[in-house]
Amino acid sequence: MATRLRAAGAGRSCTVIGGSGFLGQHMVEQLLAKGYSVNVFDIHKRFESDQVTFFLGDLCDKEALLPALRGVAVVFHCASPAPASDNRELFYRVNFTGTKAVIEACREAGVQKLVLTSSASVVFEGTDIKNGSEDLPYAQKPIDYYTETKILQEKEVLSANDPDNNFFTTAIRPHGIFGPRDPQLVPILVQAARSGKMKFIIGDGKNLVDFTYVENVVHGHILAAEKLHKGSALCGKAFHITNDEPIPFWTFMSRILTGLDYDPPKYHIPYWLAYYLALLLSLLLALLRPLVTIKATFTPMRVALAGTFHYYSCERAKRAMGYSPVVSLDEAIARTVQSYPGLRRARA
Ligand SMILES: NC(=O)C1=CN([C@@H]2O[C@H](COP(=O)(O)OP(=O)(O)OC[C@H]3O[C@@H](n4cnc5c(N)ncnc54)[C@H](O)[C@@H]3O)[C@@H](O)[C@H]2O)C=CC1
Ligand SMILES: CC(C)CCC[C@@H](C)[C@H]1CC[C@H]2C3=C(CC[C@]12C)[C@@]1(C)CCC(=O)C[C@@H]1CC3
Repeated sequence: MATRLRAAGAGRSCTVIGGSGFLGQHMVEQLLAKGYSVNVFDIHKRFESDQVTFFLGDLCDKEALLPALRGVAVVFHCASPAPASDNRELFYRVNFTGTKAVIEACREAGVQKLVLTSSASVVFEGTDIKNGSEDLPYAQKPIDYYTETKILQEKEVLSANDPDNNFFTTAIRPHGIFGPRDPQLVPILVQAARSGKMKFIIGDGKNLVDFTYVENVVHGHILAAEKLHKGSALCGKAFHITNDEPIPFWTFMSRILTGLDYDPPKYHIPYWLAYYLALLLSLLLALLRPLVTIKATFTPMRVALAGTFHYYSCERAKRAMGYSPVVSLDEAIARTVQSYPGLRRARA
């Protein structure tokens, strides 16, 4: 591994924690394409590559992390339990306690730059956000444990910024990441359509939302790593990274569905009715959990995301790192639909 690190040049050596995931794999591919030497640290190994040094382990275990971080200049931390897992203990262990282990391991291994994948949802409380800036306060009442622990995670990383000891941190807040190999947006949408649950538009269908193509998210992360240094505007700060093209939530869903030959939703259900039905269902499923585990399609968080405005300004990223999306929304939707032949509706 040391040879590879030297070959890439010390400044272009990195470790992607969570590199087996949806965003992580795209991150690894683009970093390799840019000449970085890349380690991957993940609790699962989901791909083979002779260009990557893979370290299998739990990020909550600092001793397991250290070998994967020694000698690298940048750590990208994009690991998290899946939002749908709804497991409070797991979220706290990985996103809060685990992130503290990542920070300690980075400090001990002499890593200079830590780029966290946070989430624009850290300021979302289920009410409209229109062109929200990074100055919005953290959600006081996060809708779910995922969001609650992403807030704690971001606070830990940004407060760990320590320029006097050459340790620089920043957080990237993407929103609604989609693209090839996404495990939780397109597959869940198609599953809902296949089970006949996509007949209703929640609300009036005019709520604008940011959906961000995965390659734009990676681009933002790499820009941040390259611009993060002593005295830069990125130190200890968070940055929204979006496609900069907010779109009505249900227009986006309909374009993905029709692109895969499914009928788009056409009837309307009032947002408040959908939300309280989802809340009632979530309480019922919580009561039944000791007996049976049932995953709801329409969780309160998903209904809130489907029925409210939530789009964000990425002006700060444009100014501080020269960010602009590299793939347009139209092109991104076309590539995404093209990448899921197995999810296309079977013709009768
Ligand atoms: N998917 C989306 O729409 C958005 C995602 N994000 C953030 O982006 C990041 C990546 O998300 P995705 O790629 O969608 O998730 P993913 O579930 O596809 O990937 C997460 C990776 O983290 C790994 N991981 C989980 N727990 C671990 C542990 N204890 N030790 C080591 N590795 C562990 C998993 O094995 C997986 O490979 C996450 O931090 C998520 O919070 C932020 C905004 C939107
Ligand atoms: C069943 C329908 C009402 C919705 C189907 C699509 C949803 C599964 C997705 C639409 C918006 C997505 C989203 C996320 C997960 C998948 C959706 C709810 C996140 C919660 C993933 C993690 C984040 O950090 C924020 C994302 C916001 C948008």
